[in-house]
Amino acid sequence: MKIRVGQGYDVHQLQEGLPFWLGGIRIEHTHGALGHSDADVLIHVICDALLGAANLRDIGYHFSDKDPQYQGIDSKILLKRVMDLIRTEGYEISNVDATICLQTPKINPHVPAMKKVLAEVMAIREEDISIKATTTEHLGFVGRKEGVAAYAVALIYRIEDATPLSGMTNSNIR
Ligand SMILES: Nc1ccn([C@@H]2O[C@H](COP(=O)(O)O)[C@@H](O)[C@H]2O)c(=O)n1
Ligand SMILES: C[C@@]1(CO)OP(=O)(O)OP(=O)(O)OC[C@H]1O
Repeated sequence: MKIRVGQGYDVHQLQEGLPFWLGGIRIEHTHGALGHSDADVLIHVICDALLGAANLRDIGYHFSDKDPQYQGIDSKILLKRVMDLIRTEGYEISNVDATICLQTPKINPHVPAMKKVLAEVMAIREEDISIKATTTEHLGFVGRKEGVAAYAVALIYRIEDATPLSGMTNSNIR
């Protein structure tokens, strides 16, 4: 079995009056994230963690932020395409673990809804998706409420072909 790990990190600016998309759901808030897409920073880091694990470059490589076809796009569509990419390579997900860095609002009440939506889009079990949140104790751009950041790690696996390793024969495989 081949097991691979990947990580993702992303930041988006927060601006008053924008819709706030996070983890595939819209959160009621005075501010929302700015981006070329819907700026869903949690989905973006999950995409990057998965692409990194499969050594398939990153989200901007596949979906350029200069390409008008991705302007305002729902990041769930991008996540679904990333899942198609890694499954085409023969990988499945073991688990994903993410942390959102946001001063306000509280994310905890929204975690079950995010997990439900993401599990559906990714076609994996909710229990294989973990979402956590932290403030930065009023420090830095997150603490000043100027932006939202997120991190994710993903573990993926592939059942290897039953091809013997080069140089191995029946006599030296015990
Ligand atoms: N936007 C956020 C930030 C934090 N939480 C939850 O609050 C806990 C305490 O946060 P600190 O930054 O003060 O350590 C954190 O562990 C989360 O459970 C949240 O829901 N939303
Ligand atoms: C999601 C994409 C889509 O054009 O754009 P943004 O919403 O700007 O997000 P970012 O993480 O800055 O760049 C990745 C792009 O693929």
